[in-house]
Amino acid sequence: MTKQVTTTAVDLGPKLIVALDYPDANSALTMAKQLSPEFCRVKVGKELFTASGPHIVEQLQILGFDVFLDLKYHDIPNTCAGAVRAAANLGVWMVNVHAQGGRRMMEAAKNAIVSSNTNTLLIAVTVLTSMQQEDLSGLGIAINLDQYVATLAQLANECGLDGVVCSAFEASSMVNRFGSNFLRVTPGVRPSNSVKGDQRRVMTPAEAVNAGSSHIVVGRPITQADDPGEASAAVVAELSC
Ligand SMILES: O=C(O)c1cc(=O)[nH]c(=O)n1[C@@H]1O[C@H](COP(=O)(O)O)[C@@H](O)[C@H]1O
Repeated sequence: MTKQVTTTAVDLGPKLIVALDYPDANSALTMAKQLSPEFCRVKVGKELFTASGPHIVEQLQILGFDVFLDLKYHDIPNTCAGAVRAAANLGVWMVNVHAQGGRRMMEAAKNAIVSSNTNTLLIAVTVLTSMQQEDLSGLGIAINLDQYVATLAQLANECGLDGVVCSAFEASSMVNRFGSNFLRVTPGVRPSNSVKGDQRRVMTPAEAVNAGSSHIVVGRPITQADDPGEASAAVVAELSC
């Protein structure tokens, strides 16, 4: 299946996705209550989901949030499709798989979304933003990181996925190749005064959006701020400049 490149932009809603990386539901909900669904979405990842189970998704939805379920499925096609179907049945806004699971896995995941009759968006992680060229070399992957991201994104696009997770450094080439409706969800975003931590390919929120990100994922710079509400408002203000 080869997807058309589209250039007419649709309204993508709030661009900011706050990563709720917490060890329990109460901490995540306390944080979410300091945020506004009008200005951001929230992301439930492996730590929170493993600790709290699917109920946390429902609790965040009751607060009015669109939920990105970030479990980065990477398995044989049948298992991955079943997991994606279960995620879609939770009514999540977005779910992801690892593009490195390959064509048959992504096609099976896409078919699971289609047969679920939901609007859940399915995207594929290309190369983690915590990785750089030397990490690929350590895995025996000898090609240039940008090229590897492009190869994985091409595969995701051909399998009918709605977009990719990539770093903001690759976002503009995604728009050029696949059009603006193919989403570019970029973690590794750091306001200018915050620490990089384990991230490697980073940009500020404004730089990321100017570079072509459709959505940015921000976790610790907001969740570990003295005033998370203020920190998220500052990111949103930077995005609308
Ligand atoms: O799929 C993701 O969300 C993801 C992909 C990626 O390449 N890099 C990445 O950091 N993430 C997630 O984005 C969030 C970034 O959090 P902070 O580094 O605290 O801003 C974490 O929840 C990561 O799991």
